[in-house]
Amino acid sequence: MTDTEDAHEFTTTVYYDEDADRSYIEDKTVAVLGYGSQGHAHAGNLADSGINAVVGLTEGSSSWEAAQAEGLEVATTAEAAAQGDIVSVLVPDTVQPAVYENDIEPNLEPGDTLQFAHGFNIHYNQIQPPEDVDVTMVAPKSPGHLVRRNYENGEGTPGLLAVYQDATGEAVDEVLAYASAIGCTRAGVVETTFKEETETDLFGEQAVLCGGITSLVKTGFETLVEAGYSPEMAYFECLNEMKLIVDLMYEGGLAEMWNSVSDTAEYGGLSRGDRIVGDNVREEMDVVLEEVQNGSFAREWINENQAGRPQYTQLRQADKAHEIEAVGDELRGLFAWGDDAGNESNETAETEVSMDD
Ligand SMILES: NC(=O)C1=CN([C@@H]2O[C@H](COP(=O)(O)OP(=O)(O)OC[C@H]3O[C@@H](n4cnc5c(N)ncnc54)[C@H](OP(=O)(O)O)[C@@H]3O)[C@@H](O)[C@H]2O)C=CC1
Ligand SMILES: CC[C@](O)(C(C)=O)C(=O)O
Ligand SMILES: [Mg+2]
Ligand SMILES: [Mg+2]
Repeated sequence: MTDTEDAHEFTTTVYYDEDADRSYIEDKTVAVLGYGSQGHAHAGNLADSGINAVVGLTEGSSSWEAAQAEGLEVATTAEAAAQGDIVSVLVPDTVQPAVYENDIEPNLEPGDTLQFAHGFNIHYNQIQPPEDVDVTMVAPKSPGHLVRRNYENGEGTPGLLAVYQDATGEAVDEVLAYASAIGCTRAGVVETTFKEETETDLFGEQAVLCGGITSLVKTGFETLVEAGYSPEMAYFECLNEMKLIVDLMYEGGLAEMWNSVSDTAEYGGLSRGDRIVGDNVREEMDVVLEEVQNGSFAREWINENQAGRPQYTQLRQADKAHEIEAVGDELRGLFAWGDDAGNESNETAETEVSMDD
């Protein structure tokens, strides 16, 4: 365990493999409810770590066979919850309250653990567990498919860890063992609270990671196309190269990216970036954060689901219909890039593909 300090004297606790004692969950059964992005990763990693895991799904679920094909035991959500000493709630946030009410709560026993990967339903009081169970969270800071891929490659995925309720006195040890079994302590797990994880995760995905970045990409693409440049050029410049730039930031922070691009790009970026993401964006970020903090985003999302997702459906359709998607589909089919984008395989494609309008 290390306490790291940054220049602002912020301290946080980071746990690694050596801090975790798997014996806290070795004799237990973990019910992994859901076999989607996080569910398949947690179930696969737990099983490969030698932990007894059972996947919980609805009868007739299309994922049932997929989980069995990975050698996993599968049961209905209620049966799995009944078997589980630890119930890992990895169905979508919007269905968790109903799954909790119908399938988990009737099968919870004193001393059991409710385990989450995101704090939404606990923090916004959509699930109110009894006092005699532990309530914990391991939130990988990554899409689930990378949690699985990293584990299989012998690598870890950084995550957050929190204890909301410690009825047994062993919640911290148990959640650390869980984090270790899914591979997160290989990379490092940061201690936090349900409130902090929920609010920062929602803000991050809305303002930067999912919302901010897609709007930036689309706006850049539209600006170039409306100015008469080819959509293919706009796609490469505003979307495809994004990955390569972000990879450099991921590896070595902003400095490594600035170091790798040309001086011309560095000067242009440093002198123009804050004009693009200026005061108006900062003000709107404050509003978005406030909506997360005061619960109005959560209320809106809950209402949206209760109403059958009308706005969500419309927003999804509009995004899918954006020109950048059609251009990207076509280009990704023509070019042979992959994880090693930028390698010599692109040179072959260049000779065969016309980039005309
Ligand atoms: N996506 C991610 O990478 C991340 C997610 N999280 C959190 O992890 C949790 C799970 O999210 P995510 O992995 O995206 O979820 P998914 O949307 O990928 O989950 C889908 C799975 O849930 C099952 N499911 C849906 N409804 C029900 C139901 N009523 N009863 C039983 N099973 C059901 C689906 O069944 P079927 O197979 O039959 O369709 C499917 O197996 C959330 O709390 C989320 O915030 C945290 C970090 C990152
Ligand atoms: C960034 C989106 C995320 O928060 C995640 C993969 O961490 C999610 O909710 O899927
Ligand atoms: Mg997240
Ligand atoms: Mg999230």
